[in-house]
Amino acid sequence: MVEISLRNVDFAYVKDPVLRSIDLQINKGEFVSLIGPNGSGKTTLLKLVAGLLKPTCGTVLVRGMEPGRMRKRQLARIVGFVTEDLNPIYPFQVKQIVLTGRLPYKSSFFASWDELDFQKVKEALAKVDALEYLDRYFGQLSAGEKKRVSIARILAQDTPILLFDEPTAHLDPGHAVEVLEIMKKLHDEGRTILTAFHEINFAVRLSDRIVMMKEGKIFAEGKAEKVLTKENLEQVYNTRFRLVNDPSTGLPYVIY
Ligand SMILES: Nc1ncnc2c1ncn2[C@@H]1O[C@H](COP(=O)(O)OP(=O)(O)OP(=O)(O)O)[C@@H](O)[C@H]1O
Repeated sequence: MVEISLRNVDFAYVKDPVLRSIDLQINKGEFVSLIGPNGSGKTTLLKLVAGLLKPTCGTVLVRGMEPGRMRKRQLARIVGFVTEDLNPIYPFQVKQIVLTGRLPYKSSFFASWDELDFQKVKEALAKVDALEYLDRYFGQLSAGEKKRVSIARILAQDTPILLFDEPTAHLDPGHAVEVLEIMKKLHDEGRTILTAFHEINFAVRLSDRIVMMKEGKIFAEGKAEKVLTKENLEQVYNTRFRLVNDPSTGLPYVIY
């Protein structure tokens, strides 16, 4: 069953399109990674699926509905989005940030939180090793700590479709591996995952399919072995690459 569908999608912020002729179908339970250089359109594509932007032409559908036209609460029960950087304008505490993940389940914005909400918040923070930040101000955390709290918020939101924009950015190796394991677990639970990665080997490790982007277009897509050729990588990233076989997985390992 197709859960996310982009058909012939163009998108322009101003005049020139930054996404062109995007055709992409993602099935329920699939793990798809977007890779590509800075400015190739990965975040923009995620924002279209999250309903934060509407296509200039073409169609974006999530479970057969246009996310840009869905009611916010309805969409937020289906799609969770870990953005590249969360920048709340108000000095919220970590627990308040993660509680916002529970908003789609409340009858109104002003409904009071119950024990289940607080339990979900604590569980989510514990999963990303961030329970100790519960009462701290979000704005006073390090970039990596903020990233883990952002992921906790999405875990509390508990959606079947998850979008991640650079989920391992700012994270040290230990916490990066922890986040990869959380993503793998979410995938194993049957959730659909669409994520942007700069670390190509993380994409190889987790993905059913890799979508390689260049200048707003899909340059190549498919299994890691097919997409990650030396020719494709060098053409897209404009630098030299070496590819070896990872004996533990049989998959390509990219060195740059
Ligand atoms: N709000 C905006 N207004 C105008 N142009 C924008 C805006 N946001 C992004 N762009 C442009 O759209 C293009 C695609 O940007 P996007 O953020 O989607 O790329 P990306 O692949 O996610 O990049 P990165 O890897 O650096 O995060 C870039 O040329 C960028 O300059």
